Amino acid sequence: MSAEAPTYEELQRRALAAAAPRGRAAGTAIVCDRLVRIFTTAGVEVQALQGLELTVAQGDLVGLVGASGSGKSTLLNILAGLDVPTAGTASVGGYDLLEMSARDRLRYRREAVGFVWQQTARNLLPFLTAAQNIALPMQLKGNGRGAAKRHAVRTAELLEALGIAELADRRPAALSGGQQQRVAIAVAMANNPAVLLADEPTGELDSETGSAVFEAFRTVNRELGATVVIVTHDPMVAGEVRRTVAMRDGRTSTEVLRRVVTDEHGTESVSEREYVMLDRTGRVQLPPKFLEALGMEHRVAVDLAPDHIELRPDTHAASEHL
Ligand SMILES: Nc1ncnc2c1ncn2[C@@H]1O[C@H](COP(=O)(O)OP(=O)(O)OP(=O)(O)O)[C@@H](O)[C@H]1O
Repeated sequence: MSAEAPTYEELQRRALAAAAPRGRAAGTAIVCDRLVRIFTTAGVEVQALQGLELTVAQGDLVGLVGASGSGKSTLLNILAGLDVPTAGTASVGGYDLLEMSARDRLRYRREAVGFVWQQTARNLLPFLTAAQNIALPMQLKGNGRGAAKRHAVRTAELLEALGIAELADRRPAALSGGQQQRVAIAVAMANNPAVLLADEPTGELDSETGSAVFEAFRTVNRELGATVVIVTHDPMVAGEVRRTVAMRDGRTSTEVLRRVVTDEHGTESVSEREYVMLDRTGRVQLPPKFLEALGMEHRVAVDLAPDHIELRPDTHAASEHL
C-alpha cells in the first residue's frame, strides 16, 4: 500500500461519518434512523422493520420498491403518522414521529404530510365535487379572515397545475380512475405538505393512465417543490424517478440513482448506478445475485485498496482443516 493511501481505520471513520444521522441538516425532509416496528399477533412477533435507515432530501422524488412483506407499507404508515414505530427515530418535516402528542399527530397528518392511496375511492369523498374535495383539507386546517378566498385561489392553482381544471365541478363517480388519482394528488397537496406519500398510486390503473398519474406526481415535485415518496411495483414508475430505494427484510438494501448526462454531441441520456446501503455501523447488504455468482456465504475476505474495498470468497476455508 502506498504511503498516501488512507488506513482502514481512517476509511471506516469516514464511512461512519458519512452515514451518521443528518436529522438537523438543512434540506432534509425525512430521516429514519434504526427504525424498528414489531407486530405481535397471537403471541407471534413479526419484525416488519428491522433497523431501517433512510434519508430523503427536500425536493426529492423517490420510488420505494421491494418484495411483498419487505416492510414498505409499514414504513409508509409510520411516515404518514398512522402508526408508531417500536424503536428508533423518525422525523418528517421537523416533526419527531415518536414523540408527538395526540394533538400534534393530528396536526401533522392534516398539514405536514399528504397521502395518496392505491384504491382511488379511498382518496376522495364521493358526495363532494373535485374542487370541494381539494378545499376540504384547507377548511379543516383553519378558517381565519379571508380564508374562503385563499382556499379558492389555492384550489384553482392546484386544478390548473394538475391539468384538471375542467373537472372542478364533477363528483368522483363522474371521473375516470386516472382523473380521480390526479384530484387525489391535488387534495394531498392542498395544505402544501412537507412530504407527499403514495402507496401504489398507479396499481389499479392501466399503463397509459398510470403514466399520466405518475406525470402528475412529477409535476407537483418539479413545479410545486413537493418531496415525493412513492411505493410502487410499477416498473415504469420505479425506472423513471431520480432515486429508487429497494427494501429487503425490513431494511433499505440497495438504491439506484439516475441522472441525465449529455455526451459530446449534446445528446442527453439517463445514466443509472446501483448502490448498496452502508449503515452507521459499517454494515452493508450485498445483492444476493452477486453472492450467488461467486458462491460467497458466511464469511468473506476483506481488503483495503487505496480507493475501494475488495471482498473475495473465503479461499482459506478448505486449507483450515489441517
Ligand atoms: N398490522 C399487522 N399485524 C401483524 N403483522 C403485520 C401487520 N402489518 C404488517 N405486518 C407484517 O409485517 C411485514 C411487512 O408488511 P408490509 O405490509 O409492510 O410489507 P409490504 O412490503 O408493504 O408488502 P406488500 O408489497 O405486499 O404490500 C409482513 O410480514 C406483514 O405480514
